[in-house]
Amino acid sequence: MPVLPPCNLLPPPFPLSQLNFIPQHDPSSYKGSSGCRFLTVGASPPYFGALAYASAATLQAGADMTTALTLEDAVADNLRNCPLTSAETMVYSSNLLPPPDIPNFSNSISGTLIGPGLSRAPSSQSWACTVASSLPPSPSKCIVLDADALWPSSSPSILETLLPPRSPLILTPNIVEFNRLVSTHLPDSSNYESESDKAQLCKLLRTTLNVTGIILKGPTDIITTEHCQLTCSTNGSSKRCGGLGDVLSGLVVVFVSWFLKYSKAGDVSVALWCACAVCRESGRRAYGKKRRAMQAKDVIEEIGGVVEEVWPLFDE
Ligand SMILES: NC(=O)C1=CN([C@@H]2O[C@H](COP(=O)(O)OP(=O)(O)OC[C@H]3O[C@@H](n4cnc5c(N)ncnc54)[C@H](OP(=O)(O)O)[C@@H]3O)[C@@H](O)[C@H]2O)[C@@H](O)CC1
Ligand SMILES: Nc1ncnc2c1ncn2[C@@H]1O[C@H](COP(=O)(O)OP(=O)(O)OP(=O)(O)O)[C@@H](O)[C@H]1O
Repeated sequence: MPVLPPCNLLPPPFPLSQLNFIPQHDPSSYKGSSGCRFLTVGASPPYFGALAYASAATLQAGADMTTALTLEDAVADNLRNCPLTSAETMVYSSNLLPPPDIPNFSNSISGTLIGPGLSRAPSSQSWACTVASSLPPSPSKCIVLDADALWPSSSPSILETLLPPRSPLILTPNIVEFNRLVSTHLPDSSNYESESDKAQLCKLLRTTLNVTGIILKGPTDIITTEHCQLTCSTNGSSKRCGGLGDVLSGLVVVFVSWFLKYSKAGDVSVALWCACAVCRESGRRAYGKKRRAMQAKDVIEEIGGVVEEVWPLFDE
């Protein structure tokens, strides 16, 4: 076990040894071979920035390759021209990679994120349902649903398309999205007051949906899995700019995929906590430098440094 340098997110609320699920670089590996290839699905006008943030976060955390999939050619063009994603991200529209091709394509993918900037338009929702249902189920490949992928659209919703889950399924709602999930799936529990009620409701929602995990984002992130409930309230940025949830969702798909591939002990809540803590610590550093001018892209720039500090590479 390496000696970990001091960092704002250490020590974690679980044994330090459980942090040991992040791969080292192996000279014999080839691009994407170490569980470092991801698929991000979303982006509709005017929200293409959200998928750019999420995809860029995966790359900064350590992904070898990330492929962004959008419905429309025009949005794909926007993403290709976006400084955050151009060159590093392969961008497909549904014309270039239609759902019948997704099962083959997704064999090399370690995890999929659906939702950032997707929009709630029925055409986007039903396209994302088709994409979700064409992902081959696998116990080692996670699916993360965020933002508009949590919208209770006409039946079945994207979430309902994936139920009962045949792959590890993680939901990352903000408080508004969480309240919508509760009123849709737990209509008798919609009135809750305290933080502990909220934590109990997270447990009830996770059990009802039978998903692998839920992160309820907020001043304190509440992380709920089958065996564990953790909170993450390490210092973050005081500025609440748009796009921080997108950054978190990109980190979640990377950390959970690595956990499923490399972890030898512990619960997936460890991976969810790491994603939250890295997002907050990156926000704290970006805010320290940029103050009022901080944007999500500044947070993304800090991710690589935080990850290296906690999980240093042992280069020869
Ligand atoms: N650059 C981009 O492309 C970005 C694109 N994005 C994409 O935008 C899409 C819409 O996502 P969204 O979450 O902004 O939903 P939206 O319907 O506007 O919110 C509904 C209303 O809820 C409230 N509210 C929200 N959060 C709250 C909170 N924590 N606590 C309390 N209240 C809260 C608030 O109500 P208000 O305060 O205005 O009354 C708000 O107006 C989605 O696809 C997402 O991925 C974003 O990721 C950002 C960067
Ligand atoms: N009041 C807060 N104080 C500190 N951190 C917060 C606070 N609210 C949210 N966060 C953190 O900010 C990140 C994004 O959460 P937020 O609730 O803003 O997501 P979101 O609404 O989905 O974001 P987006 O703008 O991408 O749609 C999470 O890592 C969460 O831990």
